[in-house]
Amino acid sequence: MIALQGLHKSFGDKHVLTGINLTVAQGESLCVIGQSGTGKSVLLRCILGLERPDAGAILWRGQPLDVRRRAEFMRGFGMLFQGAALFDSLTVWQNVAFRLMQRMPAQRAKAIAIEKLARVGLAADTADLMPAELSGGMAKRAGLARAIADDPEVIFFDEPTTGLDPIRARRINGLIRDIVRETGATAITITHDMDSVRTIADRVVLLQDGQIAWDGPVGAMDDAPQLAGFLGKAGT
Ligand SMILES: Nc1ncnc2c1ncn2[C@@H]1O[C@H](COP(=O)(O)OP(=O)(O)OP(=O)(O)O)[C@@H](O)[C@H]1O
Repeated sequence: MIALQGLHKSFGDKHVLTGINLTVAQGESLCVIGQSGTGKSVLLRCILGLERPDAGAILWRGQPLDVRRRAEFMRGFGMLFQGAALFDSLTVWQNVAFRLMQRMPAQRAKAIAIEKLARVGLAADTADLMPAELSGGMAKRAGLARAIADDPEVIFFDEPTTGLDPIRARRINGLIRDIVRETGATAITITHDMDSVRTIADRVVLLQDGQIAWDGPVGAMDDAPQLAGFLGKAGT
């Protein structure tokens, strides 16, 4: 579904990505892990078209993701941002329905928003609140409802548990796992949180020194010597 071929990205003389080859299959849930500053966000930004790689190709459904196809790709993905990133001046339902309202009447978009809010455990009366009235956990759920509002075929999760206490983090991880499974969406998550990885991922990729240092099923993680240091450090 998405393939990265020989992706390179530098900033000045800082070589962040030095030849990333990665294929993500349809319906797969991939977590990208790595120490701080290893280029996880840069990788995500390259896929989203927010950063232009210096070399290499990004393929989507087997074809290069050029300018023309990117618009179609962008319509088909959802994203849960770090910190939820809701628009302060819009109500919760308007945030969730933001993209839907571009192609359907507001009443219909609101009905879908309320349905998605229910799916993430937020009651209908949350819909008319402003983001400032939500707790951190509720805002994250609203961000998740927005990510799934348009039934995306690919969902990106950027550090989905950042800022949440362990109990709320566990709930969000469970919710993400269930939603990804039931929708059959392809999921790409970047995270430091190994609980997220164990709950959400089918497959794990370790980014290190600009390259993929390990790539395997989540169940093989504990036996991978490449991950030993990382797991120990991340678990503290
Ligand atoms: N626009 C930019 N200009 C210059 N350097 C950048 C830019 N974006 C990222 N970098 C550098 O690229 C490296 C990788 O950054 P990135 O944000 O991808 O790391 P990360 O693995 O996501 O880290 P974290 O887990 O802390 O978010 C860092 O050294 C960062 O300073």
